[in-house]
Amino acid sequence: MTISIAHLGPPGTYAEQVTAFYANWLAKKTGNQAMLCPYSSISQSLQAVASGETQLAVVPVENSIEGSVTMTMDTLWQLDSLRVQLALVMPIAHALISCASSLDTIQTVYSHPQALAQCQGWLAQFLPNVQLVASNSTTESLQRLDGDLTAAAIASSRAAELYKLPILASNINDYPDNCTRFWVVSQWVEDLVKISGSASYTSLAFSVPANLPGTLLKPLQVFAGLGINLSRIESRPTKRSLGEYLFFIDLEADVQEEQMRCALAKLTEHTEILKIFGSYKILPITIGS
Ligand SMILES: O=C(O)C(=O)Cc1ccccc1
Repeated sequence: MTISIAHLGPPGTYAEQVTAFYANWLAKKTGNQAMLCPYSSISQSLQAVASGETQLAVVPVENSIEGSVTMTMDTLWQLDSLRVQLALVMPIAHALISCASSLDTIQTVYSHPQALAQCQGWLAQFLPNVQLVASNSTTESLQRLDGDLTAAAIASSRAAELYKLPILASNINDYPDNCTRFWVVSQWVEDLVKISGSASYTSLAFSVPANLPGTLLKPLQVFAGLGINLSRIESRPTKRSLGEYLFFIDLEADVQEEQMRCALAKLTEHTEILKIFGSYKILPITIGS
């Protein structure tokens, strides 16, 4: 069987690198081959799975420096039918790629907003007067270079190699321990890859019934009372009215565990809409593997 996997493209993005690692891991574990399908945004990658165009999508969720990838959270909330199968954590090292021979001629730097944000200190120090332009992905920004000596892009050294473009500066991220967590997402009906043993994390999101004292405390007390540890909590605007939020939570427990089943049952009493994104394990990625 060939499994189709959507990811942020064009080829050479960090998302594609993680997808290629996952495809390799999948082939070894299940014997199934994968077909990588690039999409021009994270939202389109998730919509591809939701509509059945692809069986899986690999999307960035959270960065150790910049925090959550809001496009992923917002789209997951909007698309009801998606389930997280696995998390992959990859170290990220950015390079400044340009046809220019020195930093002096550069006037514009293009990249994905996460990459621009992860290099903001370096950019302020070495290119303080340039214009920063957001693109859909790191490799989409490479299309802007094309012999232009005033343009540079931030992407991986792997992407520079792939498109045969020169690297002007390496390891330009502000913190060396720059890691991004990606999720492998499927439809709820799919159980493409069974991983034995219990999952380490459960992710969910909820809206709350009213903006009153203790409205967030009550759902959180459910987890505290049952001894379930939170590993992440994030809020996002509901987009209904100013000051109304959705809460995204990662928990260190499997949905199959008795405590978690009990917690989820109680949680419905204190939430308005509750969406469970699933239970999953984490696979660390070492570059070069
Ligand atoms: O644009 C890419 O290459 C992506 O995969 C998104 C991204 C950008 C920066 C860090 C991690 C993921």
